[in-house]
Amino acid sequence: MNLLGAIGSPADLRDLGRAELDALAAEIRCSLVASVTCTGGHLGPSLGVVELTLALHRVFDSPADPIVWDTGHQAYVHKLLTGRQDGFGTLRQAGGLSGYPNRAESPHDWVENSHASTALAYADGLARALQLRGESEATVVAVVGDGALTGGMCWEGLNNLGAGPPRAVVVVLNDNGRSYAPTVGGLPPHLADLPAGPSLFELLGLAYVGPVDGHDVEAVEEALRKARALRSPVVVHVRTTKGRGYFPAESDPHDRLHAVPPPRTGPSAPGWTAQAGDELVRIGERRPDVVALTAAMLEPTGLAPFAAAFPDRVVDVGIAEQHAVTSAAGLALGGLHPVVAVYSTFLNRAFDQVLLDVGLHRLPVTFLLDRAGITGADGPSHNGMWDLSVLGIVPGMRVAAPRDATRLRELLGEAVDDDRGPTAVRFPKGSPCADLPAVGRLGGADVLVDGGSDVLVLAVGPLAAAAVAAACDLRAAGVGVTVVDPRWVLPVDPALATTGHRLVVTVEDNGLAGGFGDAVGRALREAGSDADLLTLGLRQEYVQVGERETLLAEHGLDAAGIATAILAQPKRRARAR
Ligand SMILES: Cc1ncc(C[n+]2csc(CCOP(=O)(O)OP(=O)(O)O)c2C)c(N)n1
Ligand SMILES: CC(=O)[C@@H](O)[C@H](O)COP(=O)(O)O
Ligand SMILES: [Mg+2]
Repeated sequence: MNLLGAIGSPADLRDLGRAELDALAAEIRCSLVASVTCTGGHLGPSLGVVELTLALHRVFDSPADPIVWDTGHQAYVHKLLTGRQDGFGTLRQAGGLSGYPNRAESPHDWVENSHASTALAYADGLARALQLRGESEATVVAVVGDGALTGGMCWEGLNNLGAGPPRAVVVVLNDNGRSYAPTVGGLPPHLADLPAGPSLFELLGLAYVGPVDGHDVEAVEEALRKARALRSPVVVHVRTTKGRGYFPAESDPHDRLHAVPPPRTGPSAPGWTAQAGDELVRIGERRPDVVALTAAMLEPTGLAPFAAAFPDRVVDVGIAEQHAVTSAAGLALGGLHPVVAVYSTFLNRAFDQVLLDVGLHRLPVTFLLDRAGITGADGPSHNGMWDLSVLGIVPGMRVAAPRDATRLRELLGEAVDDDRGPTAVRFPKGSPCADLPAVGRLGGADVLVDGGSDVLVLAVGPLAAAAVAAACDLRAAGVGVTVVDPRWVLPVDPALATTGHRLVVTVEDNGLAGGFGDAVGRALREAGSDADLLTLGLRQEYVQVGERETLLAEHGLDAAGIATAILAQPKRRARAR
């Protein structure tokens, strides 16, 4: 039976009976497993919301009733039911379907940002807009996970929804008890064993419906219809199982197949993350004052070995990066050296905490920034392309970018041993290239290729490999290029601004605005240098889905792009010496 193939839009769901809905749910699960195990993606989260999504699209009239998915990683069923079955095999590929809602794909999609805990704020604003526009018959629905609910923005949203004029907002709490790992904090016990009296949500002024078995489509529909009829903010508490209906997911001890990679083409070397986690254990052995913090991503950020070795010195704060950073500031005030392990893009959320809770106090906090640069398949909001710009304006902040595994271990140790103020070590997704040995030193930087005093290339982190390759190509073309790895990229080492080269080229997988290149330009001006400056980096745009290497090449950050950019530079008359 191909019930799913007959669903071209949510309207096709409305007349199905219970037996057909159960059969359709089974078909959807088979389709998800067959497709996502090939493309990669968030299989576990989407398997957990099959019945919930069917019920949502039967009870509400999307898009007239906006449905906002928090984080959006669990919206694959939503996509299958809103006209995107044909393209589903292109999920998370360049030019294909996004792994998150995407307004260019469908009017049923509203929020494209994959950062958690934003849905209630969006819903609050959307509901106010609909009300002010006189469209009060609509209902705004926000689907938020129990993990996302540990994020501060959700409580700001609940606080606002609980007050003010009644607005038709239905908050669907998808409670599967997990983020990657079991959700932490005081919230899960409250949700698990709701008091006979009012729930937290009712105390804040919202109505509460539930808890409901999230895999009983009729029960969920009944709860949603009851909530819709209230015409005021209400939380519908739905209990689901992450990975439901697929044994490898339901039984997965780590994260219920939260995100599965596309089939791997052969073994891969230990990645950046594993190398960083391994080195942190060595550091922890010699530094009992080192404590690690994660925002609900212990395993993805490589902290599991540290947690196993030092269970009392690792803290999971939930999806709460702002809390993580300022709690780390508290740990540092208390005489410890915290290491905050977070994906580069998620640190954006805690900028004020980095700048003023840590930086203003010159506290020795180390930020371990995984997924710096282009991540690729997760799309624009997941690329770590802003950390150099953001951290570069924090007085006293020092940022290191290792080019390979050996430098990662060295620089992480140097960062943790620096107690003068905050430090950060940034590295990309994937695996490091083979070690790139230095042939000399320049200030605190490593000289990788000594190609004379005409062109100097300053390459950030793993882009050093492309810079070295470009230098080799250019030497064959008769152009001498010296390649230097700054190691500590911010603040800029003054020795790099007074080398006397005619042309200084910076190469970074950060956005160009306010990045390393801009900092080098400032350093050259302050040093009175008359060198020409060529800054190569990611264009200041939202970089769409693609393979990391392809996207770097598209931004001119591969060997060919670097060489071409240097050859295109006008040759000034040789300066009279
Ligand atoms: C600000 C932010 N921090 C971290 C993440 C990484 N992340 C993506 S999904 C997820 C867990 C979400 O848990 P939950 O909201 O319960 O949804 P579920 O996967 O259980 O459906 C995390 C931590 C993120 N997307 N945004
Ligand atoms: C949705 C989300 O934010 C995470 O699950 C993210 O997709 C993980 O990215 P990696 O796969 O690079 O760990
Ligand atoms: Mg969850």
